Amino acid sequence: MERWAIAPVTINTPMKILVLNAGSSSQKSCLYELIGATLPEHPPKPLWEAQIDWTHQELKVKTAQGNVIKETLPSSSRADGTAQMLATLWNGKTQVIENPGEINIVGHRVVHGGEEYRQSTFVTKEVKDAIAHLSIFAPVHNPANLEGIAAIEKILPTVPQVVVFDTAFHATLPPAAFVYPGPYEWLEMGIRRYGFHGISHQYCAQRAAQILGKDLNRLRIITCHLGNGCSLAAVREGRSIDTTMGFTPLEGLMMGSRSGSIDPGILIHLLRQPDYTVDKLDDILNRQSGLKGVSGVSNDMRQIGEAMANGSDRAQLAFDIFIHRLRSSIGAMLASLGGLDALIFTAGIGENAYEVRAGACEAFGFLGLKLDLEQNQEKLSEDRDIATPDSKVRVLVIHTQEDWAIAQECWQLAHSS
Ligand SMILES: Nc1ncnc2c1ncn2[C@@H]1O[C@H](COP(=O)(O)OP(=O)(O)O)[C@@H](O)[C@H]1O
Ligand SMILES: CC(=O)OP(=O)(O)O
Ligand SMILES: [Mg+2]
Repeated sequence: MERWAIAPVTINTPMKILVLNAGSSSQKSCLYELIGATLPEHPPKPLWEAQIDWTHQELKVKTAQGNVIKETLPSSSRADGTAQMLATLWNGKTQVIENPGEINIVGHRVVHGGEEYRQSTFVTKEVKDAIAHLSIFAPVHNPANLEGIAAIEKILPTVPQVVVFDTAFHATLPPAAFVYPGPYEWLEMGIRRYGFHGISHQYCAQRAAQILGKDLNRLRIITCHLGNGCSLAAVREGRSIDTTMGFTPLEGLMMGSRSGSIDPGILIHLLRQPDYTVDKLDDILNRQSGLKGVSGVSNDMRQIGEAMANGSDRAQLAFDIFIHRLRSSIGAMLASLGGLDALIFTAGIGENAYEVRAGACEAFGFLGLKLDLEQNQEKLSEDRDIATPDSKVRVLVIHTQEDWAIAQECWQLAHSS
C-alpha cells in the first residue's frame, strides 16, 4: 500500500476536507475545498460526492466537473467497498486530485459517543478505543465508523482525522427526558437516553431558521429524520429537549429493519424460549424487523411503495404501522415542546416519500397545520416550505447536509488547534 505525505494546513491556503458518513444502509462521502479565513454561509459544492448503497451494492460518484460513475461492488466487504470508492478520487476515472496526499483533514460521523464525547475531537488511540467500546451499544454503526477511520489510516497514516458524534446535539436533554424509569443504578451504569442523528437534527433546525428568516432561539421545531434509521427531535431555542432514539439507535420509531420501541415484555418472553439467544434477538430487532420484518419485502420504502401498488397487504400494513408510530411520536415531541412552529422532514424517506409526509401531517390538522398537497407531491430537489400560506405551522422539506456539518467541525478544529 502506497503511503502519502500530507499537505500542511495554513489559514489562507485552500483546505481539502474529506468527509466519511457511514450510515446503516449507506456510506456517503464528500470532498470539500474551503478557501479563505471564514466558513461560507451556505454549503459549497463538493469537488466530489460518492455514495455506496449497501442494500444494492452500488457505488455512485459525481464530481463538480460533471463526471458521473456508477459501479457495482464486487464483494459485500465494507472495507473493500470504501477503498474502491476512495480510489475514484485520484484514479484515472475522475482525477479530482492528483494523489491522496492533497487531503488536509478527514472527518467522520460517529454514531455513539457515550457520555464522554460531547464535542467533536481529533482521532487518537484513546478515542478509537472508546468508539470500539461503545460498539456494543451501536452494533450496526460504530464498527462501520471505525472501519472508515482504518481505511484512511491505511492510505494516509498521518492525516489528522476528526470524529463528529451523532449523540453530541442531545447533550442538552433534561433529566426527565434522558433518565429511564428503571432502578436509579442504571443511570450510574451509563444506561440513559443518548439520542442519535444529532448532526442532522442540528443542521436541519439551523437551516429551518435560515429558510424561515427567524431567530432559532424563538422557534419550536420538530425534526423528523426518516432514513433507514429514523428518529425525531424536539428542538426549542436551538437545543434538543427530547428525542425518540435512546440508549441505542433501536428505540423509538419503526425503521427500515429495526423494530423501534416494543414492549420489553416481548423480549423477556422470547428469551425464555429455548431457541432464543441474546445474539439472535439482537439480529431480529436490528436487522429483521421494521418495514422489512412486517412486509417481508424490503427495508426500503421505495420497494414497500411498489409492493403496495401491486396489492401486497403486508407492505400496506408495514406502511400503516410506520405512519401510526410516526404520528404518535410527533405527538409526544409536540407535548414536550408545548407548541409547534415548524415540522421538518429530512433524510431518504423524509426528503422523498410524499405519502409519508402527507400521512404524518394529516393527523395534525387540529393545530391548524395545512400541507399544500400539490407542492408536497412535486420533486423537491431544493429545500422548501410545503405548508399552505395560511397554515399555522410551517412544514419544511430540508435536504440534510450531515457531510457539510462534519466538514465545518473539521475546519473549526483545524483552525483552533
Ligand atoms: N425516492 C425515494 N422514495 C422513498 N424512499 C426513499 C427514496 N430514496 C430513499 N428512500 C428511503 O431512504 C432510505 C435511505 O435513507 P438515508 O437517509 O439515505 O439512509 P441512511 O440511514 O443509511 O443514512 C432508504 O432505505 C429508503 O427507505
Ligand atoms: C443512528 C442511525 O440510526 O443512523 P442511520 O440512520 O444512518 O442508520
Ligand atoms: Mg443517514
